[in-house]
Amino acid sequence: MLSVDGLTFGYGKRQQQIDGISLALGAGEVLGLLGPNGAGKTTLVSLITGQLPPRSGRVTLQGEPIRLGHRDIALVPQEYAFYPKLSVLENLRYFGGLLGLEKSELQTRVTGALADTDLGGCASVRSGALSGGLKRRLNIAIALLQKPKLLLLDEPTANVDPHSRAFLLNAVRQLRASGTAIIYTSHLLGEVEAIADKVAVMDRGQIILQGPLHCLLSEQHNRVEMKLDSTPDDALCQQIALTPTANPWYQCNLDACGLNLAEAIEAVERAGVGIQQLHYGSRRLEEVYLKCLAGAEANP
Ligand SMILES: Nc1ncnc2c1ncn2[C@@H]1O[C@H](COP(=O)(O)OP(=O)(O)OP(=O)(O)O)[C@@H](O)[C@H]1O
Repeated sequence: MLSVDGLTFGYGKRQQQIDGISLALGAGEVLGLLGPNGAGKTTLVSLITGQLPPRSGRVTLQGEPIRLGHRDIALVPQEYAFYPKLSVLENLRYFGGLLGLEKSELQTRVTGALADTDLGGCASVRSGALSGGLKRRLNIAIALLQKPKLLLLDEPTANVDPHSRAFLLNAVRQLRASGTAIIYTSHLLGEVEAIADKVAVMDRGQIILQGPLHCLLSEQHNRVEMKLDSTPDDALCQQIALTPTANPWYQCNLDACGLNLAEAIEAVERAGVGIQQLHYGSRRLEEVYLKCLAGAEANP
């Protein structure tokens, strides 16, 4: 559906903020776009939506080159993109009107966007008076009026309370289920882990890691997380290099103790400690992210 090939871009003649980026996204897939401040995420998003022209490379949607104002691409920007003095409904009618829809279709889409973002209860409220979470929802509602095939969300949950965040994540899941391709930039790795099918990590204008989320998380590694039913004694902690993480969870470092998984489990059981739960061979996205950025820093 979306294909980005060899994209480069610089804000100034001698600058290169985007340096040879390629990625692909299918219908109903969510790409989590990660990277530290200034990595180039927003710039890449602006290139994909056609707001910025690439220096080289190309972006196509369903085989067609993208252009600014493409009907099938909608952007939910970081900043609030509506008129604060207008009510929620007036904003939706205004932005829907820009799409040049027939009156009945416009009404259907406004009603649908209100329902999808659960903003029906505040349709007549002045947009500037909404809470931060509801403003974010209005930003999304405006993008949904387009019924886009590709939706780009640039840090949609920044400064949003947990309840509104859960709502927004659920809305993203529903859009994905309806076949919308989604690019989701965020600094909240747990959030990306919860919704993304694919992840791309950017650093200094390049993608330094990308792949399906489950592949990135399931790379074999040497840590075993154990939930124990009693406190292990010092001897056991030493024997299997066990350190407490969050009570009653402990982490065993197989490299440090020189044991394999079966031997470590046996040692715990022999010490009379029960294992209630065990995680092995899966890494949290945060760990994957920090490791790949540390690697990029070491080899600039
Ligand atoms: N309008 C601009 N003119 C010149 N340089 C810019 C402009 N916008 C961004 N930059 C620079 O381009 C680089 C990438 O910025 P960008 O905003 O795309 O990063 P980001 O990954 O989205 O960061 P953040 O996570 O803070 O939003 C940074 O070095 C930034 O200073």
